[in-house]
Amino acid sequence: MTEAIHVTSEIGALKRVIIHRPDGELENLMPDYMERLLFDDIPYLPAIQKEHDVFADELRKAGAEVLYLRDLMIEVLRDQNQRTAFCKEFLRRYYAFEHDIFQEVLSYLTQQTPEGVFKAVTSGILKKDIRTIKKTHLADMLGTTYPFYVDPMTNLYFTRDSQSVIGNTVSINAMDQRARSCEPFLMETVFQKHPSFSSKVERLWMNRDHGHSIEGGDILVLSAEVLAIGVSARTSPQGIEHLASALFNEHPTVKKVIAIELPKSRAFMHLDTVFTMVDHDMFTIHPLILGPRGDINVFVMSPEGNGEITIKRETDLKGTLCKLLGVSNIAFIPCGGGDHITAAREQWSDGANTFALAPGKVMTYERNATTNRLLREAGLDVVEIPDSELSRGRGGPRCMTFPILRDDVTC
Ligand SMILES: NC(=[NH2+])NCCC[C@H](N)C(=O)O
Repeated sequence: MTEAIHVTSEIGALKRVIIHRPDGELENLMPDYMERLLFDDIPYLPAIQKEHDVFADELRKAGAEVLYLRDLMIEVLRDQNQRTAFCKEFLRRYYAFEHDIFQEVLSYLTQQTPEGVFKAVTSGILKKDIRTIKKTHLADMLGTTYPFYVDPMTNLYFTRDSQSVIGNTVSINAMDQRARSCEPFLMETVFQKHPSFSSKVERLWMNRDHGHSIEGGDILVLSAEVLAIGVSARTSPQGIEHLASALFNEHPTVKKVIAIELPKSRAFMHLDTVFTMVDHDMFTIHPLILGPRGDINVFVMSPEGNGEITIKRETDLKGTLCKLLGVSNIAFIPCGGGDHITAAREQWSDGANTFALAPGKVMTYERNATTNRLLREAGLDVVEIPDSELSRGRGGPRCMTFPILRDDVTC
């Protein structure tokens, strides 16, 4: 690997991407905890894995090197000292156990192989897995039925959200939901400890420390100089301002951050569920995020030069994008076309969550027939993937990809 990470657009030809093949974590989903684990249904594991393999093959066919989070983590965990340190820090950061339970869970974890540690922290550790723990605490005596000491990371196949590559730097994101809070620690470990990355990443931004959420599904790298970030159900205005000011002060290639205000709902949980870039001058959009006159609140943030930020409110998203991206016109392709039922149905299964493999070449879910037809009519090359099970987690091709290397775009 020469250049390990570099992303200056949403659309530059994809060269390297990190994904996660859904696995045992989904076998620990059960109806009682589905909502808490952010699922609407339980995918059938062999089928979702098959679909995910098709997705991975299409990424390779498009010329990308596909890295699996599991492999990268296991390579780090092969070193005994790293493994012990990882297990301790994982439990310390994310689980408020009583001292004796902490010790027992830690000893269970550290007895595992590298593969076993990855499996345990991602699929979860069941109370029944650790028989040595005596029931001496009030919570145990009350017979709580919650089955886990360590929760399954059911959303791990959405590798987009827990971190983002911006230029040659990485933002380790702060997740809004408890069910996803541990995910950034895995990528943080990879970037800090894996030999392919540890000395090659210019800067890691640790967003967890200031307590305001920001998630990768909301961060769109529109160009080397311009980011769009959704103010959404998952990403807070404070999180956006914090990242913008860190970038302006210490990564000055970024000149503008535009915050786009979204309705706070589960269907629109991230900006990329309603708005994605598919070419230099083309975006997929869910029409419902725009008001009757096509208006939406957009806040343009720029550095003042003295460490301060100026924020200007606009309501014309197209006009603002044309100005900032230096193009004369921008086309918005409406998810589901003009019909409001089709739009809502296709958006629910990620019709607007398009993933660009290269300028004008995108990957989508096959079920979103109307949106796919409109994308083709607009001249795009559309690669469709099967999604009967993948879409049950409420995320599409963009959510399932964490691009770390893309060619720069030249217009
Ligand atoms: N970038 C995205 N839109 N990710 C979608 C993640 C879906 C996941 N079930 C969650 O609720 O967090």
